[in-house]
Amino acid sequence: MALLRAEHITQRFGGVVAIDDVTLEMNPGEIVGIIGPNGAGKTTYFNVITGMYNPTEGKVLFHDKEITGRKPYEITSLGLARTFQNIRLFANMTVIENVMVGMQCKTSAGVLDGIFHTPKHRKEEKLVEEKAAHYLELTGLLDHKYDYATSLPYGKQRKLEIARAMAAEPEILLLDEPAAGMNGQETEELAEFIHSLKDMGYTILLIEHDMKFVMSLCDNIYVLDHGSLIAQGPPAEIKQNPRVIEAYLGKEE
Ligand SMILES: Nc1ncnc2c1ncn2[C@@H]1O[C@H](COP(=O)(O)OP(=O)(O)OP(=O)(O)O)[C@@H](O)[C@H]1O
Repeated sequence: MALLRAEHITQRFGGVVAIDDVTLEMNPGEIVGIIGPNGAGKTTYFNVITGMYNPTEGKVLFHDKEITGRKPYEITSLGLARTFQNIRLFANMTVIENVMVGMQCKTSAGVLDGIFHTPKHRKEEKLVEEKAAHYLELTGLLDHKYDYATSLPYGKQRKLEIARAMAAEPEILLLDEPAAGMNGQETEELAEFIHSLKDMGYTILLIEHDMKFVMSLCDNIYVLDHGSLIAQGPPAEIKQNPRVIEAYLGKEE
């Protein structure tokens, strides 16, 4: 049984067909990539899976249960957490506070507990902080925990977004262009880090333009072009697929 299956997804925006009948499947522990030229429909596909869009047609199944059209926060608490192409950190919060925000969907103390600082609230807050520190340690950001999030260099801000997504304790991490804006060394370190996430048991779906990065990391790749799926398979096959070379890789040379 696939862990995640998005079936026959079509997403129209007025006259624009952003995705045209695309099916994607992921098994536990896989790293799957979605690639394609600008405007191919990659982010829209992410938005459908994570509940930001209710698709025009098709359905999304997680553990064989339909989650199509559920609210983004519900989908996060079910076990799918994402990062964004345009970094979305809280600028006026510290690094650790940004990660603690990512754990909100896992806390049980209510608003009144928070207002009255009940023992339940204090205990939970301590636990949340400890866990947040754990995710910062995993992402190599612990030394920055009291820095403001936006004071970090760009590559570290991207890692902080991943730490925040991890804090939701998902089974699947969805990373939208995690290497965007990183230099060569940062990208290599990120690839190593994503490999280590796989070893920790995460299943990962990522969108990325950096071909070397995608090819070295992914078990399976889906190639979109103008909203249609033009190829799917392991990196070695995708590299040699003439339609992919024409639509995408050819333009990179
Ligand atoms: N909310 C929206 N309303 C109207 N059109 C949209 C919307 N979101 C995306 N589109 C259109 O859908 C198509 C696919 O866009 P999408 O952002 O998913 O592509 P992408 O592959 O992620 O591109 P990029 O690599 O540039 O991020 C584009 O033609 C885009 O203009």
